[in-house]
Amino acid sequence: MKIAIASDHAAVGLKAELAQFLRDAGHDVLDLGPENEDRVDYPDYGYKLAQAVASGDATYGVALCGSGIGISIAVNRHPALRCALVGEPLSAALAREHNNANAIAMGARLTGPDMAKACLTAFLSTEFGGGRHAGRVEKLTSPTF
Ligand SMILES: O=C(CO)[C@H](O)[C@H](O)[C@H](O)COP(=O)(O)O
Repeated sequence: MKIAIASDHAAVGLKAELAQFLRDAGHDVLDLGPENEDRVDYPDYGYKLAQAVASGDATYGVALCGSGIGISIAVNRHPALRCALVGEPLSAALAREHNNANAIAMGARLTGPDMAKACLTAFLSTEFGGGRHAGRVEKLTSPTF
């Protein structure tokens, strides 16, 4: 599977570790940066990640920042993206099963590498449940305010 990954400066180390974890599991990783810990703005990388998934360049996106909050908000600005901010595997699995999430966000200052890997594994190994969830997810693609 092709998986895009992006972060801000606060999560460059976790990004590298998760990218290697994904490669070791046989995935094709599209690393959208940044390459070092120089301070950057999470929206720039969140938007790149969203575009990669929305365009079909990647099946799923992994978005990382200090808390995961800022970059998840940025990714979710794209109407085609459903990015779930998680800190434990059950939420990661439910994001796929109920919400058909196509991106996962985590916070490197809050979630350690082993927990982040467990979340990623749960996310990637869970299928969308469809059924009663399908109409709800459809409503997310065409909001009525
Ligand atoms: O967006 C965030 C908070 O919601 C992330 O945690 C960022 O990584 C954080 O704001 C970056 O903070 P810094 O003090 O500039 O490193």
